[in-house]
Amino acid sequence: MGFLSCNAESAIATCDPYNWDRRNKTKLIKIRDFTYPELVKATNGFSAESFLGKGSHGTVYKACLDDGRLIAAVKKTYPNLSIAIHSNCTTCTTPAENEIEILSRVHHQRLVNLIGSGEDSKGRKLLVVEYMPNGSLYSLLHCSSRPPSWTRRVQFALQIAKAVQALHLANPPVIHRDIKSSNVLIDESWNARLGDFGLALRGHVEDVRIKCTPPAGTLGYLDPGYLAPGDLSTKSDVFSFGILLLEVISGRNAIDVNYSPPSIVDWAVPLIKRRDFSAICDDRIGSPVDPGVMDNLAILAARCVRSTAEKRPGMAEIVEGLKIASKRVNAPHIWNRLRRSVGLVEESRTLKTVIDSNEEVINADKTIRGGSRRNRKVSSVSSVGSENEPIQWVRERVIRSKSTGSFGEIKMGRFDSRKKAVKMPVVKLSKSRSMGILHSPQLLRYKNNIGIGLEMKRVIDSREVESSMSKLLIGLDEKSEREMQEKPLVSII
Ligand SMILES: Nc1ncnc2c1ncn2[C@@H]1O[C@H](COP(=O)(O)OP(=O)(O)OP(=O)(O)O)[C@@H](O)[C@H]1O
Repeated sequence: MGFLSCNAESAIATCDPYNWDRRNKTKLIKIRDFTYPELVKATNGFSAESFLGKGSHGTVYKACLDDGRLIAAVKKTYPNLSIAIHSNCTTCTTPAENEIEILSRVHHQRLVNLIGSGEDSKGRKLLVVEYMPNGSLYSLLHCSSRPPSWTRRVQFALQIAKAVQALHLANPPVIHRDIKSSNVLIDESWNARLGDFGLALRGHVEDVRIKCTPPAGTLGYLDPGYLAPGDLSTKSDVFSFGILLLEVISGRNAIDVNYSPPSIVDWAVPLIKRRDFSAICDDRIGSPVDPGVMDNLAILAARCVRSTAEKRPGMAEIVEGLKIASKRVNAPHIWNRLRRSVGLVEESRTLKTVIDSNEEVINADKTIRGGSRRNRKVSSVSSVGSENEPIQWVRERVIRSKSTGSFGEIKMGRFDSRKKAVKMPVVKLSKSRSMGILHSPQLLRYKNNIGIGLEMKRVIDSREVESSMSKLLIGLDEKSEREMQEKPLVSII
């Protein structure tokens, strides 16, 4: 395949295989056409009562369609907004058109799926998507008086990981480019769904469509290695997912001037490297009952935000890692008992080895900054409570990051105590400093055969424990891994 030029219209036909190669064309999902009057009626004339929220691309309204039988969300894009996403570099498309193009080809239970589209009198596209009644993950984490429990957080993380995995497995793959907590919406059954495909790109990395589209994303979530179109890969989504995971673990914003350092990567990764997991866990809910859950999540997140894209795990590995965390968080007492039974043989010795190899990574990356319990936060969070008792807390609000495409600039601001926006300098779309991480999973070795009581058998199948435990040992040295596989891990009495 040749890439002669991405400026001439004619080049599109020859360079972009999805414009002409029938074999690669994914089946279009049937989406409905809505008339503009229909959408006006359904949203009560786009009234304030129907207003759900606004983003950098437009406003969103609740719509009652089909005589109230279908509740949906209608996205109305701001006028004159276009982004440089096309197989031809000179042509722009609107986020809505881009979203229709992508979502009419992918459908998944963990995505905010497209129902249909409409057009206003000026020819601007309106999107009709599934309605998510429980807000965004951003608002649950940062604005709710009852922050989600660990079980919920792990469930959300796993569901979004599955959504991203499905996108990356599509043919051609879809790279979302804007994974962040405000783009994770919660449906009526409290499942997390990934939405907002305004910046998404569909194609293989070698396709002209990808090669000619300028970098875009949200400050704080953006892969620091994604500086030019050619740098984009599915691993950029992995980086953003890692930021999301750190946000889920800590309950802090991706960029938050109330912390030192303000970047979540610069703050969390040094603490994770020191295995100071409790320092990054959201102090409003405290540590999970099974401390292994934090180990799993934190190390996984740190691996996702490694500075070298190739060293980041793929979404399949992330999904597997989160499945283990999910099992542990749902049955903490079993896991704690299992841990006590197997013992942490040679932990201090192996830990030293891990720390030594971590040091190598630290030296190689050379960019570790900040991150200690002392500089955990610049300002304090007023109260801490368990998830069972409703708590109130006040945080200094930080305006959340907005997506930025080729519009280039992004604004950051801070609210003062009177909740008035204090204008901060407009910063160019720059990279958040990130650094790599070592891989330091908890190293477990088991002693001969382990006795586990009948009551445990009732709750969890032995083979399930076995497979989960062996997956836990990702990163274990080869010899120990072989031993693990040779001996039965669990013997049920
Ligand atoms: N399908 C939906 N169902 C219910 N509410 C929605 C839906 N889609 C969006 N919203 C609400 O509208 C708000 C704006 O959404 P939108 O996707 O336009 O922007 P954003 O993701 O918040 O920000 P940005 O445009 O910077 O990415 C969301 O925060 C959410 O509260």
